Amino acid sequence: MKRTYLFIGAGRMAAAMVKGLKASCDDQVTIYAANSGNKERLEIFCTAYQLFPVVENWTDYITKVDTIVLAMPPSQQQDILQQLAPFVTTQLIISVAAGKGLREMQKYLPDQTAVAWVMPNTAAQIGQSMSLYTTSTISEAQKSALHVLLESIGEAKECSEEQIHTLTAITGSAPAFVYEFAMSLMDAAGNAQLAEEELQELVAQMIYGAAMMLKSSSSPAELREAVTTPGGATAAGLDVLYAKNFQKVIHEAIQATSERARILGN
Ligand SMILES: NC(=O)C1=CN([C@@H]2O[C@H](COP(=O)(O)OP(=O)(O)OC[C@H]3O[C@@H](n4cnc5c(N)ncnc54)[C@H](O)[C@@H]3O)[C@@H](O)[C@H]2O)C=CC1
Ligand SMILES: O=C(O)[C@@H]1CCC=N1
Repeated sequence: MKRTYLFIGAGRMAAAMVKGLKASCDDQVTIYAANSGNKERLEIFCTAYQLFPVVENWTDYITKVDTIVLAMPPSQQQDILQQLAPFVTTQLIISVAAGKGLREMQKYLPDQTAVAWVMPNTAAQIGQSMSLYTTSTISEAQKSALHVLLESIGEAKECSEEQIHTLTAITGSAPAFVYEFAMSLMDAAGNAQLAEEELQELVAQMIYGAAMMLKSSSSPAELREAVTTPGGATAAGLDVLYAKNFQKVIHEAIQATSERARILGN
């Protein structure tokens, strides 16, 4: 079935989603894109993915599409929704903005507007996002459009709005913590006399292998125990993490992330 999209915001998340859609069903999608305030960015984006740029009056395109994806900063969403509201009829409005749940969207849209809130992560760029989503009452055709988008960027789990607020830090932001961890490991391996790229490859494969093990049925505690030979090397390293209260540091980082995400939503 042919689908038409209007993306508002042509940044990193929009690029990841467009790439996924194009890769999974290029001949079945028509995509318009608007990125007010940064025409150069819009041009690069539309050229890269062969989209139709909307340089002026993006509201003229609302009735030409069946799905609208809001992929601009959360701070811009209220203004965009207020501009959208007078023209919305049967379109599905999807937002990926951190902190901006369904209720926040519905405040500015006509009653019964079909809305979805999706929290992807940057692995969407390679079809490996862990996305969370929730919707208002939407039609079967709209569900199908949403799932085409979600599946084109990775795995997806339906959650309540409240769960997405809580989990934004875990699935949306924590990839940054993993990259920070990778940087720390690469930095700590400074004496190994390997080129930066070789080190990165080695660390990436280690994280990939660990993630694949974690995706199997074993619990993280079991997997950790399997690495930790009694009285061996790993135990010495874990002891340092425990002494420095690694879990507490991660909890605090997640809490700070969650609090900021909620503020973005207000
Ligand atoms: N980067 C990430 O890991 C994730 C981001 N998100 C959400 O995705 C959204 C976009 O984030 P990114 O792509 O990372 O940011 P970005 O900065 O790469 O892209 C935002 C784009 O929106 C454009 N823009 C700004 N104001 C606009 C307006 N009024 N109308 C139209 N376009 C406008 C900017 O020019 C820019 O191209 C945010 O709401 C963020 O909360 C959600 C999950 C993960
Ligand atoms: O940093 C942010 O606000 C967004 C939300 C999740 C990942 N990036």
